[in-house]
Order: sequence, then C-alpha cells, then structure tokens
Amino acid sequence: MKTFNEFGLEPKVLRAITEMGFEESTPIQEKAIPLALEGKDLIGQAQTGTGKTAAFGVPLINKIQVSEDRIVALIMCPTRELAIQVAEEIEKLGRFKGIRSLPIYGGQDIVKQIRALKRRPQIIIGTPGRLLDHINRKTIKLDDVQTVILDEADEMLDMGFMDDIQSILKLVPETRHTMLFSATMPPNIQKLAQQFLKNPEHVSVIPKQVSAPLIQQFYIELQEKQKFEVLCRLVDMEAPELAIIFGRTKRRVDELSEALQKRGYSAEGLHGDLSQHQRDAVMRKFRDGSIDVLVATDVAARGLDVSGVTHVVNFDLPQDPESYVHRIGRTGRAGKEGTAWTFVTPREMDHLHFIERLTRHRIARKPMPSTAEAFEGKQRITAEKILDIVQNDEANEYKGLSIQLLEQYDSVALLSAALKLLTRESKEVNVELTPEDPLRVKKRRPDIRSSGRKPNSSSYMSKRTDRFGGGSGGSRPPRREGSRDGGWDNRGGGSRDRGRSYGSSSSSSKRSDDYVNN
Ligand SMILES: Nc1ncnc2c1ncn2[C@@H]1O[C@H](COP(=O)(O)OP(=O)(O)OP(=O)(O)O)[C@@H](O)[C@H]1O
Ligand SMILES: [Mg+2]
Repeated sequence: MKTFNEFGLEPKVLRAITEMGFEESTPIQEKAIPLALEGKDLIGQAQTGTGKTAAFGVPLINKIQVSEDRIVALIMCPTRELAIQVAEEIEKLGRFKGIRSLPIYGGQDIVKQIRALKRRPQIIIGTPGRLLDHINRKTIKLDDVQTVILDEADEMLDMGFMDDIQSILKLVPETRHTMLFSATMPPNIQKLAQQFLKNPEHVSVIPKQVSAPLIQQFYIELQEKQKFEVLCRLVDMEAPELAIIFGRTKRRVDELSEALQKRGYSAEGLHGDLSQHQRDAVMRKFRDGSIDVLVATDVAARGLDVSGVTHVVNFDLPQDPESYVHRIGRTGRAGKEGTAWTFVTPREMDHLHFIERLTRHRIARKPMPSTAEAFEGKQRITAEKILDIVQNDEANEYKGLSIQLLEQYDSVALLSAALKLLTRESKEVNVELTPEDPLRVKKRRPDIRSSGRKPNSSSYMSKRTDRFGGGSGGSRPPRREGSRDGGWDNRGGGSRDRGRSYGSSSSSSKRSDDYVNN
C-alpha cells in the first residue's frame, strides 16, 4: 500500500492525516485519491469500514483554498448521525489548513444553523431535506459549488431522495466535480450516475465477497418468541465490548431496549422518532462507552463508525442484502475483527439463503447458546476484570484483609464468593415483546440481467427484480419498492431461484419510517 506521502498532498493535509493515525492508505484511498485529485468524476465502491470517507475527504481538503469565502463543496449523506460523523472527519482533515466545514441536518435549530452559516463555511455536509430547506430560504447558495459528494448514494435513492437530490444538483454549476461512494452499488445507481456524473471512473475494490472480510458471520435459527432470551444469553456468552442490535421497527427498538434495561444491561435505543437531542445523547453515550449496547433501526446501518463495536446482532432479519452488508459492517472496521449474529425464524430461512447468495458469503449456523455458556461468559468477564487489577497491582489496600481471611477460610471458597458478588446476576424479569411478522421473499423473477453485462459489473452488488415483504396486518415495517432491475452476476444463481411468491404487496418507501424530517 502507498503511504500518503506519495500522493503529492500539501504538507498541512499530510500532517492532519498523520495526526489521525493513518500510516498507509487503504485500497480505495490508493485508487480514488489520485483520480479525485485530477478532478475525475468517480463512482467509488469498497467494503464497509475501509476508509471511503478519507478517500473523498483528503482530495477535497487538498483542493480547497483557505482564502475561499463561499460554499465550494457539498457532501450529502442519508442520515443525521452520518452527516455529523463525516463532518467531524472533514474537520479533522482540514484542521491545519484552516478549512471551515459545517454539518446541516434536520432536527437541529435552524436559526443556529443560519448563524453558523454566517461564518462562511467552505464545505457543507448535509442531509437532503434540511439542505433544501436552507436553499429555499436562500440561506444556502450553491452557485459556487465546485465539488459534490454523495456518500451512501444508493441509500439516498432507496429512501426516496432522488427528487430532492435532483433539485439540489440543478442548482450546482454543471462544471462541478462529482463523486459517489458506497459499499454497495445496486444497478439503479447507474441511472443516477448517468444523470449527474461526467464519464465517471468506476473505482471498485470489492473482491469476491461484498461484506467486509474481518467479520465472522453466524446465524441462529429460532422461533420469534425465543429471540429475547437467546439475545440475553448471546450477549452474556460473547461479552461484547460494544454491540449494535438491529431491530426492524421503531416499536421493536423501543421494546427491546427497555427489555434489556430491565434485565440489567446498559442499553439504549436509536430511531427516527426520537428528538435530535435524544439521538445525539444516545450516540454520545455509545461512543464514549457509557452504554455498551445500542439498539437501533436501519437508521444506524449506514456509515456509522464507532470504534470498539465488536458485535452486531440482527435481532430481526434485514429487509435486503444491502442492508445486511451495511448493518454487519458496523463492526470489523479499520482492520479490526468483528462478529455478526443473525436471528432467523424457520419461515425466513429462504430469505437468509437469498442474502447469502447475493453477498456471496456462507453464513455459518450456530446452535442457541445454552444457559451454561451464558453463565460461563459472565464469569469470564468477571475473571478478566479481576486479572486486570492483579496485573496492574491495583488492589494493594485490600491485601491486609485478604491475608487475614485466607488464614481462616479456604482460598477457593473465598474467591468463588468474590466472583459471585462481582458477576452480574441475571434479573429474572419477565419480558414480552410484540412479535414481528416473518420477513419473506415475496416474488422472484429469473435474473433478467444475467447476460450481456459488462465484465466488471460482477463486482457490483446488485439485485434481481425482487420484492421483499412481510406477512399481513399489524404494524409492518417500511418497505422498499423492489423495482431495481439488474442481476447479481452470472454465477449468482438467479436461475436456480425458486419462483415462489408470497405475501401481499406494499410499496411504502423507507422514508415513511425513519427518515422523515431528514
Ligand atoms: N488509511 C487509514 N489508516 C487507518 N485507518 C483509517 C484509514 N482510513 C480510514 N481509517 C479509519 O477507518 C475507519 C473507517 O473509515 P470510514 O468510516 O471512512 O469507512 P467507510 O469505508 O466509509 O465505511 P462504511 O461503508 O461503513 O461507510 C475510520 O475510523 C477511519 O478513521
Ligand atoms: Mg462511509
């Protein structure tokens, strides 16, 4: 891998990169940075957690003149949390150069944002809804924008932001430099690319498997009503440093986070119905480790980078393979390992196999953890904590009493009592969650784009004309209109698909759930 010195960057930008602790560039950075520095339009695809933010951030910061007092660059992101995070990384990269950037997203006081805009930021990082709001109020002008970046472009399309993005881009001069980035690139992205990019270069570093390689992937087959108990055992057994648990709906997330709290876990929920203040507070607590478990809807599936996330659990199966790839990609980032567990009810097994085929990765089956394994896991944590104290010699003031006790009692009995006291006892609180309908593959057609595709297209994660839906009734999850066309690839097994069709049709877009007031 190249070091950052080899890109011909300004010293102040290099210094920022060094301060951030980056030594070598990642594969996507190595490919994308030189092209972006030349001003080429790009479609950049690389696995989750491999540094796509800096792949566009570094050339952007390098290019902008500090003397500039207009908005010259615009980065669009699908969620508020991601806009905040990307803004932080851009801020770090531009620190020594003195570049001014500003996140603009829904839920934050608009008057405050208007005040911040008066400080003349050169880069705006925003979610489409709030950006349009500012554009309409004339508090943001895009006439001087030279660079546009769409992070998680495919998700923004999926959420129904196409019109908003179109309206925004119409206001940006045509001579602009445009780049799209995501770990997944379904075929409908091509339409967006054709419309908004000029002879884009496809920069893809996706090897055979789309999901990040450092993530161990498992699934557990269970009944819906067993999920919560199995989750508690799993968390006890695995003892994650930090974990993200994905639920299908907002109600699910609320119930699950409450249930975990009742059982004594330090968990909180994140979804689009919380106030921005609450969302910020939850993310802050998760990032600083004051809670260990974040329970979330897909609002946390894309782009979020929290170091220390060792585990992802799909408490409910995700709607589609892209969502699976992004959810599990919250762990196994920046060269670290991670583990992803997916709960699957028997009726959802087809859906799981579908995800396996499209991500070209076999997810290993695991039995449900036993109570004994859960108990062992909890003891192990206690023992590790004790050994840490021993190794760091941090318990000197307790030694006198220890010696006295050891003269009178058996050492094993004493240590066992100490372990018992320190081990988090499971609170036997009864917990009931509203069951979710199983997720089923609704309709499958043969792979209509399995032939005549460009040779490199196999590296793009894409879908057949599939619709995913749940059963009927109840409060159903938002659904994506499965009107994407195109295929996975010739080897993707499209023709082997069973042509069953299930369920009823529904076409509410994801936006109806988590992304209003974006
Ligand atoms: N060259 C590098 N060396 C070391 N760490 C890096 C490097 N580039 C980026 N990182 C770190 O890797 C982590 C993941 O980066 P980033 O969030 O940009 O990934 P991503 O590819 O955008 O993932 P996702 O698809 O989930 O959005 C971040 O913590 C980032 O600071
Ligand atoms: Mg990213």
